[in-house]
Amino acid sequence: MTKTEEGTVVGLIAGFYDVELTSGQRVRTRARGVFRQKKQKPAVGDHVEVQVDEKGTSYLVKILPRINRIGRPAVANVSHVLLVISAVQPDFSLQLLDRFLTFFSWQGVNVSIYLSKSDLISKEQLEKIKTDLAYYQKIGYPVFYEAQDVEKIIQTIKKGEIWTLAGQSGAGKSTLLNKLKKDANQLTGAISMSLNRGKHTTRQVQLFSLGEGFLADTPGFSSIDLTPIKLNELCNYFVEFKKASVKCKFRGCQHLKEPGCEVKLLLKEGKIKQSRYDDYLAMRTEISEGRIPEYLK
Ligand SMILES: Nc1nc2c(ncn2[C@@H]2O[C@H](COP(=O)(O)OP(=O)(O)OP(=O)(O)O)[C@@H](O)[C@H]2O)c(=O)[nH]1
Ligand SMILES: [Zn+2]
Repeated sequence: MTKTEEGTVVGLIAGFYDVELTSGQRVRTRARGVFRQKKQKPAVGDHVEVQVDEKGTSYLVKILPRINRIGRPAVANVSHVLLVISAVQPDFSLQLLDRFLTFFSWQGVNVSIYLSKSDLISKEQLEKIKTDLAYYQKIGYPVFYEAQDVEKIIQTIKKGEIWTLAGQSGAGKSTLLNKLKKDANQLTGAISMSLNRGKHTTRQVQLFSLGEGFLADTPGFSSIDLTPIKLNELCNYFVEFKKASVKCKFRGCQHLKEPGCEVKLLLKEGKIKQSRYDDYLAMRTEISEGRIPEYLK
């Protein structure tokens, strides 16, 4: 007798898919040929159905609907990004932060911010950055600071959530990943690399259990492309603009020179951060010119 169970793909290896079943058990499955005909390829993070036959062999038989499939290497159903922003080396940059936040807002993914390398700056510099980040906390982005907060990060990962790391090259993603992994209740041992030698090495990604959910063990984003965003939709991805916009006089207000604009009013009152508004304008220009700033590549 065969039985069907649901689970999450946590790793791909030489044609096999490692699946963590809802029971918590992990099985190594083969995909049924039907996927190849349909040109469907399960990705890490996919919610799937697994059938176990009477001999105990597991088959991946169905991919359940995906929320998204993002990053390189690709992870499906990403619900949260842990965005690593460095205090220095590379320099702290609100411009960069805003672009990352806008990108993930567009992708429909929640973001938490992690500040790295604060040990390399002065107390005064750190206070300045903390003041900036307090604004982001206020508009809804959780902010974490270095070592003492690793445990707190883990506690915020809720049941079944799939998290991935993002941030500029050199920001400290791998360093944070190692810290998190040390604290993780790692269930599986490393899968033999000898199985994994292909014609050319493709970047692999695996999910490991962290908190009540999963974290991708390979940082997924170091560069982002905002140019596919529609110009008149950009304002929707600035969360506090979006919230204020219900009070703008005109529907679809772009918060430029329209009369009765709530965003401009809050900006004038200092309740919306000037640098956010400036970045909004700069990004409008970048999108309309189809230009990707050098530091985002
Ligand atoms: N002092 C200090 N150094 C750090 C911290 N985080 C990262 N570093 C150092 O910064 C450098 C870059 O860190 P990585 O973790 O490799 O950065 P990454 O984001 O994974 O970089 P890419 O692989 O290029 O995307 C390394 O030399 C780290 O040791 C930190 O919190 N404090
Ligand atoms: Zn407006």
